[in-house]
Amino acid sequence: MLARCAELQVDGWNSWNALRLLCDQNPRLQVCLELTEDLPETDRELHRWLAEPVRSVIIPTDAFLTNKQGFPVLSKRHKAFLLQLFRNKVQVILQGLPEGAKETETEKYLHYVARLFQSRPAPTAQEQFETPYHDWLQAPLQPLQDNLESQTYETFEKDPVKCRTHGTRTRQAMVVGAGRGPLVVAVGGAQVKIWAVEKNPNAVVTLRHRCAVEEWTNVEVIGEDMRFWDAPRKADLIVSELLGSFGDNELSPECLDGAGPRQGEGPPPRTEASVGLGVFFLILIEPSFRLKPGVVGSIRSNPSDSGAFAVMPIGNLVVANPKKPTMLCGDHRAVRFLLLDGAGQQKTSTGQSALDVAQAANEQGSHDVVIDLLKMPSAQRFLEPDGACIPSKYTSSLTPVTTHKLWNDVKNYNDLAHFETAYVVKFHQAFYPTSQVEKCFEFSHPNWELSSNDRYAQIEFTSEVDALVHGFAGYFHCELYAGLSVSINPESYSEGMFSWSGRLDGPRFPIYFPLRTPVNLKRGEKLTSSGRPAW
Ligand SMILES: C[S@@+](CC[C@H](N)C(=O)[O-])C[C@H]1O[C@@H](n2cnc3c(N)ncnc32)[C@H](O)[C@@H]1O
Repeated sequence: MLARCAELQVDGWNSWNALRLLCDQNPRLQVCLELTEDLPETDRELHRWLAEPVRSVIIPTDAFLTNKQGFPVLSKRHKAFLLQLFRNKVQVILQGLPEGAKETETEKYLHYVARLFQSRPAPTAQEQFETPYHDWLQAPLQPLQDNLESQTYETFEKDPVKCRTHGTRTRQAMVVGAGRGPLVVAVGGAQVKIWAVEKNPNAVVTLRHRCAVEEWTNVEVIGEDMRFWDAPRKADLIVSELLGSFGDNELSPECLDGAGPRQGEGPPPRTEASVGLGVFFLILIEPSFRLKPGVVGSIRSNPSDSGAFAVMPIGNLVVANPKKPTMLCGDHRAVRFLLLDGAGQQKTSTGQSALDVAQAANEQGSHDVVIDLLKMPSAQRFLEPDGACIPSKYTSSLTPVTTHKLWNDVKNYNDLAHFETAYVVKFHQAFYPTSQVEKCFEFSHPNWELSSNDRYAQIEFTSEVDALVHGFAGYFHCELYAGLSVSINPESYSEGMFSWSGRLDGPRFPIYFPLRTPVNLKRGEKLTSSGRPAW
């Protein structure tokens, strides 16, 4: 479609928008934009085009000015806009010649555009790193459920901001989710006893190796799940890096304080657990539930839930979604699976999924499994009453976003599940119809009162321009300690921090919550988002 950027101004964009909606937002529809003499009044209106699939831009020669030397040049605003369009790889088409000009004069215009293109600064290291991720949907990491790969840790360790040392007066510190050790190094100081707690066996090998090679005499590596490890003494400090792009979407706060939602809070549970409640509850599996080598236990899909969840009937207990034990219903926050040998002695324990334990059981030829329900497993149990946590507080925030490409990528999956998923994304061809970036959920540590981690936020945004909203961009701002913070919130962004993502093999980018049906907003219209953390 040929759209005129200026003359038709708002109408130009509205015509394009109407057409694309008529065509069901078909991704094959693209724009050829004419850059006319008068550009839209506000930058927001102008920049709206940067999120559109503009394939080429026509520049009529009469959009040029003439400089003192008599050469054609573009106005500052035209130039800046064209430079931004270059980032989206547009093709430039020069149109017409001023009256009476010779054909050879075309060269001057061409040279100007070519010089402008070449004048773009070389990409910084951060830009080079980020380019492959532009407008690409990535599933957030699940570092509790999955064991991260070495390459993932490597990217993570490149982050120059995250790994700065923060001085606190500490004698004993726990680095929980230590990975391959960058935060262990940051806590440093031979006078501090450090427990590096990590549940990924591969990362534990690296930690042990570093301990030996780098002579970390004050560090003890603990290859356990932080929620269940019984520390010999309490720590003065708990240091962790468990945040996702939207703050609480990975391991924090639940692994740190264990205070999930109270009963009755949060979305209705999908499957009810009918077991009695207890602080520490052991149930022996029915003899019929015996794991056979080569068979993944008795875990099966729940037909009522399109196979996305699994149920494991054990006595009168139903574990909803064994892949994510924290989703246990009732007051139980987690489940630990213990494998027993023939004599009934514990062989292996894992805080991981029932699926993992079934596989481990098969590998080890174990037979019986004990389900161990813990009410409030957390790292915080072993923090001194006057101890501190780094980070101490984090806040997520939201803003509406126009992102034609990403929305179409989600739509291409052709199912509802992908519209109900959040993605880690380096937004590139995106537009923000409002300057509002509003706070959403906030969590603080330590959480001694175990105040519920359920949250509900209803946020109102006012569009500053006509726009089509394809979802929300989400960020986090995190207070580490004593006024130091790290942030991917555009309002408080930490310069140089480029490895914050749900996936550690990508930069630490914002999160994208797609809307199933994009919302067409007029300038001044309000859009309300409401929601709560998923458990
Ligand atoms: C986001 S990574 C951070 C790694 C490391 N601190 C760094 O900065 O590179 C989180 C780490 O926590 C570990 N982890 C996740 N859940 C855990 C748990 N329940 N107990 C111990 N470690 C856990 C993961 O295996 C992963 O290494």
